[in-house]
Amino acid sequence: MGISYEDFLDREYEPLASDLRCRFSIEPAADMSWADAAGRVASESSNGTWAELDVEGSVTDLSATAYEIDESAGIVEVAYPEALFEPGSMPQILSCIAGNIMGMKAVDRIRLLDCEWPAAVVDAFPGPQYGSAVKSEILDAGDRPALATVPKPKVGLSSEQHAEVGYEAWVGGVDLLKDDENLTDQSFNPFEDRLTESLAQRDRAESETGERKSYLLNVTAPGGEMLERVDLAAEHGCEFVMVDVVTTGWAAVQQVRQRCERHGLAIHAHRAMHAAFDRVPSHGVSMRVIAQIARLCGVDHIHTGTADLGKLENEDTVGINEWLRSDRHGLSDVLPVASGGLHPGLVPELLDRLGEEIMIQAGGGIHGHPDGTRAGARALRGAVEATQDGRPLEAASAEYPELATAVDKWGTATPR
Ligand SMILES: O=C(COP(=O)(O)O)[C@H](O)[C@H](O)COP(=O)(O)O
Ligand SMILES: [Mg+2]
Repeated sequence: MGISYEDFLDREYEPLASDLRCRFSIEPAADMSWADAAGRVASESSNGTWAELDVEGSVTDLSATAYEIDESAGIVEVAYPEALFEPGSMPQILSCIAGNIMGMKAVDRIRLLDCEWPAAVVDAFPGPQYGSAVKSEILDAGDRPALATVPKPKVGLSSEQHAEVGYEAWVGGVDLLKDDENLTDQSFNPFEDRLTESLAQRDRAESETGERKSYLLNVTAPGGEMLERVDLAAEHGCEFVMVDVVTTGWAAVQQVRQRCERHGLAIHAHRAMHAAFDRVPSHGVSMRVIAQIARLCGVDHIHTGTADLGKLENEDTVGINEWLRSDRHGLSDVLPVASGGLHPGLVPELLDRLGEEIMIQAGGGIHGHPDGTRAGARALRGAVEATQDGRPLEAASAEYPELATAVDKWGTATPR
């Protein structure tokens, strides 16, 4: 029997519940019909090639099927048989559904917009250990958003300075100190020194405030080194590690997730470099899919943007956050993190757009406060408390003078 591109197209096909379904937007190349382009996408991402092949037996059972083509919307939907995938291997899945097809000449542009993950695929992944439960199981954030800060300048502070900034922020009212994405183990701020100094300041802040405080330690590193850093974090009494999940790669994230389970550590996912895949709207892999991958691999928090209130481009923060909370074959949810250019004046609108089941992370919006980090943290906490009490920020200025100062300085501006 011969198989060629046309065999990967069947508009009558009814996807099975066990199929992984992918929604692509495509722009066929000038010399390609929609059907030709769609067949090529399904073929190259499953088991076809450019040449017609003679095959025997059940090989075609593993072929994907392009079953939906909506030319006016520019959408193609492809169903992949579950047996095409190695259970629990995110790199293998991505080499199919977001692999060679991203560079095929048959399409000028192609973007993986969304996936419908079947139970059989999901069940082979661990998902998050805690998800949004970190707010009450690890922190004292309860019904309010968890609050985090990242010291600024993002690199350059010594370990001692970094920990001191953490102490000021914790005492001012944030729950979490977070390393920045490009702070790992540099000579000016060595990993282990930062770990021990920061945890000592965390303990001090906890005993002074009576609140649980925690530290998001960036363990990002090449393979084995990263696992050693996870072990060290656990030995020293961390509750979380942070991983730059895109630059690190999903295989490493899966390894970290396994190791973190051994230690009961939660994972904070920073998404630095995601925009290389998702910023150009017509091409790449959407942030929605990146967030789905992260949930399957088992991160507990992930940055999903600020619903356009912050300094960075965002793709549908509201829809992505809804997906992260939605029931997906029993996976735990993920706590979405709003970050990037946030400050106290933006809190009412942020909570209005995203709700309260989030983490708010502010760097410059805390440390840039005219009266320093502690005042900046008080202002952020005050903005959250006032908003949750239903009071406009101006009405809370007597109770939170630091908030009034922050609002005087930044108002409700979106920074650039
Ligand atoms: O350091 C920051 C924010 O600092 P600041 O509060 O000073 O802007 C984070 O790396 C960004 O949130 C990344 O963006 P995103 O969260 O969109 O991935
Ligand atoms: Mg950062």
